[in-house]
Amino acid sequence: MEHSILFTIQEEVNLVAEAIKSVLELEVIIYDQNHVVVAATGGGQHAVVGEQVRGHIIKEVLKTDQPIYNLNPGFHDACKSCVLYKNCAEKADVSYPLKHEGKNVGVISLTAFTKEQKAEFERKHDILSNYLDKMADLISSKINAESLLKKYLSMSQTLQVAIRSMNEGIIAADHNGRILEVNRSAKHILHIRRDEVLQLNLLDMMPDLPKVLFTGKGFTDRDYSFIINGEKINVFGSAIPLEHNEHIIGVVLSFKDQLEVQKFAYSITSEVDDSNFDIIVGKSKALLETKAIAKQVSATDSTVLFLGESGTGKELFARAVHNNSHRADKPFRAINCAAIPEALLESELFGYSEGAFTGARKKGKPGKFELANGGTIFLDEIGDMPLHLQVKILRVLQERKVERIGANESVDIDVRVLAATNKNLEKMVKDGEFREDLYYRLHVIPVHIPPLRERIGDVPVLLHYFVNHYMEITEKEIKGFSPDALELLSSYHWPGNIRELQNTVEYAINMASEQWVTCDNLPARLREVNESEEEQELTLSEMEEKMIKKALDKYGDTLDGKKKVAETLGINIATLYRKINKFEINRNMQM
Ligand SMILES: Nc1ncnc2c1ncn2[C@@H]1O[C@H](COP(=O)(O)OP(=O)(O)OP(=O)(O)O)[C@@H](O)[C@H]1O
Repeated sequence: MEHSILFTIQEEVNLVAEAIKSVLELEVIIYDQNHVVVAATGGGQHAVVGEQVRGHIIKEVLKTDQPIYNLNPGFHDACKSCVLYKNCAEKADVSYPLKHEGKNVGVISLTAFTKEQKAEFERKHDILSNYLDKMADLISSKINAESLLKKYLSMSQTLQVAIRSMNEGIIAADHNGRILEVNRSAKHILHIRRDEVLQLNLLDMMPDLPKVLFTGKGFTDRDYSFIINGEKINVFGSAIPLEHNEHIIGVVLSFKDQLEVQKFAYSITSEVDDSNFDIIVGKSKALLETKAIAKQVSATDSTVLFLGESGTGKELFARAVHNNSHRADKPFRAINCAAIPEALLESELFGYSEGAFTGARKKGKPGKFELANGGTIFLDEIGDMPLHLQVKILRVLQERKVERIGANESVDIDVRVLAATNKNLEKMVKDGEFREDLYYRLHVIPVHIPPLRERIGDVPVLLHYFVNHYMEITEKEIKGFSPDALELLSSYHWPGNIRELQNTVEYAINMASEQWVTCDNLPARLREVNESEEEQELTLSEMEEKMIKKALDKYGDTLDGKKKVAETLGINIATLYRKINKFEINRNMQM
């Protein structure tokens, strides 16, 4: 049987029945659409609540949607099928349809059981219709209110579940700052306990709130802060004022932890960076020593200055240091101070606040220092930093605070600084082009990265590494370099260092049509250098001999010279002696 809506407001239906009885002095029974008694006056004498009745007249009313005034009960057409046809105990009755949203939901029935009541019934006949109409409306509006309340409760329940399960912090407060609702995430972000919430007032916690409540102007997607128990907590989100009848009655705040937002932005805007010390290729003593120092300093939070020519791998080292440090899962932000126009460099580094410049993004923007918060910033080409910004950088390094352009308060930051330059900073300091105080701040741990020409022994290892790398990318099957190509690559002086070598291999692999890369596949500039030299076919071992001779010419065949040769060629001193013996190099050896 369909659930009867009248039973959901049974209490109100009872009151209506009693009200009708007290005015009309007639017994009242109210049925639902299944002819079940919902309310009955007369203490159950004429009808029992919850029981279904035969109700021939009731059925007729529900079917025709018209009231029936019956002064001769038992003789109505509808009574013909009733067992009490022409023998009904009732003296008179009226049955009136109850409607809700256009549908019949029940019937109000008034019955006279005595002659007196019937007389009363006849006397008040005129007002009955009007009165019952009003009572039917009253019941209908109760049903409306009930279903509205139900809808509202279920909506509010859904909303509460949604708000509670949101990752964003949500706080709702009235216009006095009294907190009405706080979700779990808000408590977590603001480090407040459930029992603390009631003692807090949002006006004391959020410096920007009075303005929002006073002006009625909220904001969306911007940085703001809370101050709770003396602790400042920076968040990112919105404040939406609540209005009623043109009055501000409260506010809803939604927010996320600022660091989390930055971390998320970093994770979706940065490529996966797995640079570590293992991918820094090379076996020369010089490189191995540099790697050892860099690994050692990874563990600390000290500032490191990488010194070396362009393309030697300074950024690669910086990334490896970061990824090998306790900050590895935090952002690494690199900024090339030489590549960014001077006018933009300041805002790139320090960011700007809302409305700092006309035409600037309205909401303001964090700079690299803020974006690197918790992690590492890499200031590449620091030697190209203009003097006026050097002062600002120095302040950040000293105070560990960043002030956005146009802001009047600074933000605490926890950033490890790594810097690099290919310039002679010491000379720049002497020439007044670089601030001495900044130089000493950066120069805490200097790490020299040797140029490739001083570790020529790394060339074959790097070639092998990059051949594999580009073979994978181009899906070509390359076995290696022909001896003459290898000789050419090993004798080249590599002014562009590893970057140049990397580009050379990429070019060569693309050009190669055979399994071996030949001289013809190498960039013209390398061949041109070699063309000045005598054309000759060399075997691998001849090439080795030639490289050793060349290095001995350069460093001399003293013990120190040989040590240097071995280091440059990436072999140990014993191997060098073995090879010298093998090639019977006729030299005046000093042991
Ligand atoms: N030892 C190495 N092993 C493998 N790849 C290397 C090595 N050193 C450098 N590279 C690669 O060479 C290229 C240049 O390196 P990187 O950008 O780190 O040099 P840099 O010294 O920072 O250059 P610049 O001063 O011009 O910014 C990068 O692609 C890097 O991955």
